[in-house]
Amino acid sequence: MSKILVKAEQVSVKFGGLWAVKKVDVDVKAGEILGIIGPNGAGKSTLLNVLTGLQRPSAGQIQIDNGYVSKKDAWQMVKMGIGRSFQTIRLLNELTVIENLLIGGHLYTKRGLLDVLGRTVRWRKTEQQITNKAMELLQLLGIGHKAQEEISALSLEERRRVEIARALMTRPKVLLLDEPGAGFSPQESDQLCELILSIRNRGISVVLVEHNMKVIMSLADRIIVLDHGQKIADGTPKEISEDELVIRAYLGGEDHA
Ligand SMILES: Nc1ncnc2c1ncn2[C@@H]1O[C@H](COP(=O)(O)OP(=O)(O)OP(=O)(O)O)[C@@H](O)[C@H]1O
Repeated sequence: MSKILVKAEQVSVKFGGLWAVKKVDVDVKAGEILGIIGPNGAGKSTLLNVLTGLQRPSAGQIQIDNGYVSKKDAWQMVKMGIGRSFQTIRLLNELTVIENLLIGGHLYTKRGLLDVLGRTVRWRKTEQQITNKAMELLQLLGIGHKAQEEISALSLEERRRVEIARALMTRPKVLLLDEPGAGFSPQESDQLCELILSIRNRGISVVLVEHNMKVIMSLADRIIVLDHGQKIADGTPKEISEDELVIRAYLGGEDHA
């Protein structure tokens, strides 16, 4: 059986009188692509926020590699191997693509202030390694040729690729993607699927929130379904697509193509 990298137990988030997430259990296993689906407002982004330390749960526990982390901040979660992209792109528009990635990469350097101020040989070597890593990831994401362009000059699809590359700079074991294909054409969605598979093939688990059912159904090993903050189903894409409750709550009513 695959190792469980992230385990959320009975996690709840309450905003005022609203349970955005209510008593949800989630396991993320090594090497899997886990899909999270549900209607608008079902609690998907809030759950990702909890799993990445951006939102403290009102109740429940989260473990990473068997250690409890419910009170850790987002940057501590990044250091523990949890990376993410956002529904609303969060890049620095006035910086170049490579500069945006270098910011993520510096989280992993062990160089001290003296190294930075003195620009020591050790510092320069580290800088070179980070730059090489950034270029390798940009190539993987198919945007190596855009490295020196400002973010503001890129298309939506290219920006989303940069966001994923930046998340990969922190060397995550688990990468959480919040609607990475929003606004994509069918062709761009196909390319996104290939990209996510190539990330998983590098040994990184992927948690994917996505409304595009073609993307989710073709990629996910397992899917959990949220509705009104609660988990109403957890299974393979086939099981989910045949689940009466899921069809009623989500698949039956809207166009998710
Ligand atoms: N910071 C907040 N303060 C108050 N209410 C919030 C906050 N964030 C989210 N909510 C509410 O919590 C519920 C779940 O929101 P969330 O964004 O997690 O849903 P979602 O499934 O990601 O939706 P969508 O598919 O539209 O992105 C919604 O009713 C939302 O309005």
